[in-house]
Amino acid sequence: MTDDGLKAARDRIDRLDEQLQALIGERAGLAQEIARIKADIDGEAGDCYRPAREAEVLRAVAARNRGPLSDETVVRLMREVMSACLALESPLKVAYLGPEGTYTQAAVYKHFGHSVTAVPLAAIDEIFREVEAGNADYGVVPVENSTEGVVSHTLDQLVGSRLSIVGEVALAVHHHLLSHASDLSEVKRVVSHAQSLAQCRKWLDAKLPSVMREAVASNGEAARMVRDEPAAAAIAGRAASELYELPILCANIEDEPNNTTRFLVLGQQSVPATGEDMTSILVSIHNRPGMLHRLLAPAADAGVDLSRIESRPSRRQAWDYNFFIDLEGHVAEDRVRQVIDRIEAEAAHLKILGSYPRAVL
Ligand SMILES: O=C(O)C(=O)C[C@]1(C(=O)O)C=C[C@@H](O)C=C1
Repeated sequence: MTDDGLKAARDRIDRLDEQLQALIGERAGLAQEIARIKADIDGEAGDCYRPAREAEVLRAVAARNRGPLSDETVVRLMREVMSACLALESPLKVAYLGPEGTYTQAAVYKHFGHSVTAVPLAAIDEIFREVEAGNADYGVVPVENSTEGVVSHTLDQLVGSRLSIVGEVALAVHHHLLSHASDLSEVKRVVSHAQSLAQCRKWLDAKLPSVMREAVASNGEAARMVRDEPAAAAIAGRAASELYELPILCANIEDEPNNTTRFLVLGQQSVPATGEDMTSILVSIHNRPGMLHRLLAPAADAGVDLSRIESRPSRRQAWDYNFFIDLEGHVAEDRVRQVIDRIEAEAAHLKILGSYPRAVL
């Protein structure tokens, strides 16, 4: 291309940037106006963050996309614009399972954008407590991994909590081996969270068969531990590599390339229907013959999809179980409400944990 061609293309980019900037500014002004309207309607107690509206905006962005940027990319950019607009309305504090550099932190930013204050906490129950106490506006906790199954601490905390699930985040998880070692042969110890070690078991067996594996509280913690120890390596994500300035010695070492972790967003509000929602309920039953069938039949009869059912011992009595059930749809929809009413009639106890928009990309 000639110099003239390059200059002409850059001139056009400059003009577009000007327009984009003006439009983003105008959009931010409208968000401020919305904040004033919300304050008039709801008073001080009003919640500026609207998960249903955000999901609708982002789904529309993906549906409109004609490339060349991917749907993920345009959604990410728009999420950041909305995040900045929301921060003008009311800055959010989001508690998550830390330390910094964990996948849960990545889930916070994927869901809320980077204009929130993300607060790392050491344990899942602390996140529930901080949000319940109003010290954080929302909490983000892992709930299940596509290769390793559920995060039982999160399910157990949901039993006694008065928080609602207001959203979900699905994150493709890529594990990297982070270390200052210049070669795999120098690595004498691998540190990570037990789940991440398990998710890379085959790779570790093949490449580092006789190297000691040590499970610690989180991937971020593992990265922090090994940053001054060249003979050690951590398994963690890109965020931890950047945060602790640890080079990626081997990338994408997970055994299952479609490894995804699902996170829940916890809050105090109830979220209106968007047309693509999920409802999570907790059901306890007395273990009688045919009970599980009676519990599931209402959903099958009504054609409501059950996307997940997970059982946990209730800890009230031996062989008494809590079931965590995810139904497609929103509790405001008649067909979902009717299924829940029928399940409730069979159950010893039923609690609606939340109806919330399905994760957007
Ligand atoms: O529509 C609203 O309620 C807004 O506050 C605007 C906006 C946005 O930027 O689009 C910002 C924050 C909300 O969480 C949802 C959407």
